[in-house]
Amino acid sequence: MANTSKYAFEEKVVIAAVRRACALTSSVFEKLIKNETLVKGDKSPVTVGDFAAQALISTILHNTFPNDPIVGEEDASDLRIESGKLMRERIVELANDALTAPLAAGDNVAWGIGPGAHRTSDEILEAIDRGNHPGGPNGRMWTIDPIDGTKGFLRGEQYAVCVSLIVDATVQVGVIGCPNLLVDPSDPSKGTGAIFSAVRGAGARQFTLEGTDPVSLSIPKTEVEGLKFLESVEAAHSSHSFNDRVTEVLGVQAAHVRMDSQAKYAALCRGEGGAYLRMPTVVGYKEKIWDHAPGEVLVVEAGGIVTDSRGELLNFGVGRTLGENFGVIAAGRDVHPKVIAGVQQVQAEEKSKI
Ligand SMILES: Nc1ncnc2c1ncn2[C@@H]1O[C@H](COP(=O)(O)OS(=O)(=O)O)[C@@H](OP(=O)(O)O)[C@H]1O
Ligand SMILES: [Mg+2]
Ligand SMILES: [Mg+2]
Ligand SMILES: [Mg+2]
Repeated sequence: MANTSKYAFEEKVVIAAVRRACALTSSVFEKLIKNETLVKGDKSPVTVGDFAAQALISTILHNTFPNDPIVGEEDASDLRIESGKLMRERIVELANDALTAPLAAGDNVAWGIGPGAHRTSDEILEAIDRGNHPGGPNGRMWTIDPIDGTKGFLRGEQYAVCVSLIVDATVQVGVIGCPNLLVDPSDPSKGTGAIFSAVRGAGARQFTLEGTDPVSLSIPKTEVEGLKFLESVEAAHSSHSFNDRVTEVLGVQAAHVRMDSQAKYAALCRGEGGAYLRMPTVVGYKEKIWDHAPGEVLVVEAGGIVTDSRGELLNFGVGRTLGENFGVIAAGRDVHPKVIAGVQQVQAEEKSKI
């Protein structure tokens, strides 16, 4: 099924960028050594893979859509100082290897890729820092999360390369590359690695890691008792105890599925869990737009709904974050209202304890 939507070209370019980035991050994982990871100001890890993949994706987007701003997770300030020299050199090498890799079918040299598309160190740092746009309600902008679930990546578990196009605060295109996710959850012999993509109004699809053989995605119908909750691996990122109480309230039988990154949104679209619950653990943490924009359009196009715990749509137009954190709840259309009711009941219980 070809995508003939208004954003079909954007989707094609992003799938090509995510395909290259997945190859880059997989190769980094094989060879990652201790001094190739930094701890950021917020205590979270970032690796040479995160920086190089952001440089790669930003370069491709900027070559192809030079007027579009980019909201990217990483910035290059730690790489510009003397102590960042070794990491910087490695990142420049990794990004150039990925940029200059041979063209795949459908790729175009005009996107800034292919043999000869080599960049200088300054150009690579500039590409990373192009992700510093503040976001906002108007016009086109891209989001890049070069490795979502960096902790999962370092554990050898799930992570995702995530890119979206937001136009006037609505996510129009979302692409999520998941190198470690099973191709087919019912048949592990098919191996791992898939790219998930959605264009608003044009459906959600799963591709191979090469960006070929699309298969339509639609969230299977479930009764609320038959749900399986998807949640973060990291207890600091979403409240596991809150989710436990929601399962009791709703009479859900199955154990939760813990999975890192926006792979959870992809898994939801294939029926590997009936709902994704992400309630805050700390007051003040604001969810980042790059952590949810691709997943939001993917779930909606697969027949689901993504809201906060009040049942309101996520607002991608307030800046680099989603603003005040009321949690994120994603589920199939039929069960979403029941999940929200369960969440609100548990919120009321928690309030009455204070
Ligand atoms: N306190 C807190 N609350 C909520 N979310 C947070 C918090 N701290 C970090 N983050 C963001 O979580 C992103 C990782 O997503 P997940 O929680 O789904 O995966 S994981 O369990 O952490 O691996 C992770 O994305 P990456 O930094 O791209 O890995 C962070 O943006
Ligand atoms: Mg992230
Ligand atoms: Mg990240
Ligand atoms: Mg991070």
